[in-house]
Amino acid sequence: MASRPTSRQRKAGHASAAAGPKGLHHHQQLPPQSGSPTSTATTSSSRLTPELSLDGPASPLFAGLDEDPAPKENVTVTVRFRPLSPREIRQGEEVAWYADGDTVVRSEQNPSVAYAYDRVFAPTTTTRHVYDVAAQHVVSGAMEGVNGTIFAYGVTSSGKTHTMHGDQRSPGIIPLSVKDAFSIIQETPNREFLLRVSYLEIYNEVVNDLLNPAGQNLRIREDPQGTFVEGIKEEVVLSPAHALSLIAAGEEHRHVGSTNFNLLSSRSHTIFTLTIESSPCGESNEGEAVTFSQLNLIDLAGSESSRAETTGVRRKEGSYINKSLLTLGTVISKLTDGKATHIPYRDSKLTRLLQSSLSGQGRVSLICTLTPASSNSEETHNTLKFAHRAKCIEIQASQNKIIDEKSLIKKYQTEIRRLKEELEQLKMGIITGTPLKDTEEDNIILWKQKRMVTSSCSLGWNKRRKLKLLCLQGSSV
Ligand SMILES: Nc1ncnc2c1ncn2[C@@H]1O[C@H](COP(=O)(O)OP(=O)(O)OP(=O)(O)O)[C@@H](O)[C@H]1O
Repeated sequence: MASRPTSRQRKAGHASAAAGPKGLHHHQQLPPQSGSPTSTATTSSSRLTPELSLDGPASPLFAGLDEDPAPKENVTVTVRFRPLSPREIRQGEEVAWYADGDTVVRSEQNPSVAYAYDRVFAPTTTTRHVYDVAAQHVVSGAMEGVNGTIFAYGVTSSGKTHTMHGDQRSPGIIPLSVKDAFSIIQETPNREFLLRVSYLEIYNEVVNDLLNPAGQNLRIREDPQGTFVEGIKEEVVLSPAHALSLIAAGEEHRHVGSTNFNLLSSRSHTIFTLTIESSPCGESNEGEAVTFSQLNLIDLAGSESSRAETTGVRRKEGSYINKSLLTLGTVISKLTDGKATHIPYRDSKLTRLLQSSLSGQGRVSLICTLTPASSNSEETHNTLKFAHRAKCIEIQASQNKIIDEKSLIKKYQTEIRRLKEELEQLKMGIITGTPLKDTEEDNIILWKQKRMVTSSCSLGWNKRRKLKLLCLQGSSV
């Protein structure tokens, strides 16, 4: 989704060698496989026609941190097989597609049909390993001010929710990203961070706020910085546990239902957004721009074949899901064919919200989940072709900076400074009687910050104590 600085804003084969994330070079050409579709893989330009491109001049609000534009990269595309399920094994299903080494997926029936990706994860691969290869670089980039989007795509019951959310035993990309973000904060003593989250679902083409049950049917709006969801609730998060509890609460509101293929099938697309602001520590850096970025973690509903459901609510849901995924496929095709004059972002809520990411703003990692089962062979082939096209999208991983005073972290820093001065005056008995200033929209958040500051002062902490530490320790203050 679009970057913006203000408050607008679920649910094991082959062995894989373990090369770390450094093994990925986003700009590298994939090794072609002779006689296979990979031999036709070229990195065609996804640059839009000038009038459609969002790569125009930086908005007044943002400016690239680097003097030189960031080099072009490609979307990181990985593919993850799940094992055949007990049901598939009982039904005598065979393996139709398999991981041929670390980067190639090959058809069992026709070995000359093969596709190459940045990485192929065999059914025994852990989600932690998937995270290290496919997500960690996006999360660390986001902590440095580069927008990031990670999404799981695949047919129903292929393992998207298992990959993005996971469970207690095997946490998914979302909880791993949240934990990593806070670890990065702790390892970056020279910067102050402010993190906030929002969580939405797109159900039957309606946008609902998962953090606020009253926030139903929200509108998608546009401004010069891109698209945004009007009135969505954002919560400042103080610890990994705090963020994870919000996700768990949001999951309670997500539309999930039982289908022929999955007892707990996601009936909506969800987007969990972590908004990150940071600035250098120290009073001498007060005039410096704040680094601002958004990390979107997306669990798509799965495409469904007509045999999935035949009646009622599930069929209606399935048709909305398929339509929006079809639009996503069309948008990606048009972005990569190099000749399109119109990209139909507006044809679905999903593509509208992903417009900034898909049109090249920030890092994107696509994790395609696959079942090896022969009964799904055709759908799996479609997923492989989709992933192959997505690889050709070019992106530019440049840093965002907020160059005005709209930054929330700046607001808090100013407020903290003012409150500390006021406290000093109180201590000295020379209080002037200036009333505390509250802005209506940020009342509660500011109250939290004030409470933290007041507590920190009463504990005798140093002036200009790091906001980061306040945030990390806030829940226990
Ligand atoms: N890599 C994996 N290892 C082991 N089990 C897996 C794996 N991926 C998925 N599963 C299991 O397969 C089943 C379906 O997975 P999941 O619900 O994640 O699919 P999905 O793609 O999100 O489906 P839908 O689109 O219907 O929501 C679950 O029981 C899940 O635990």
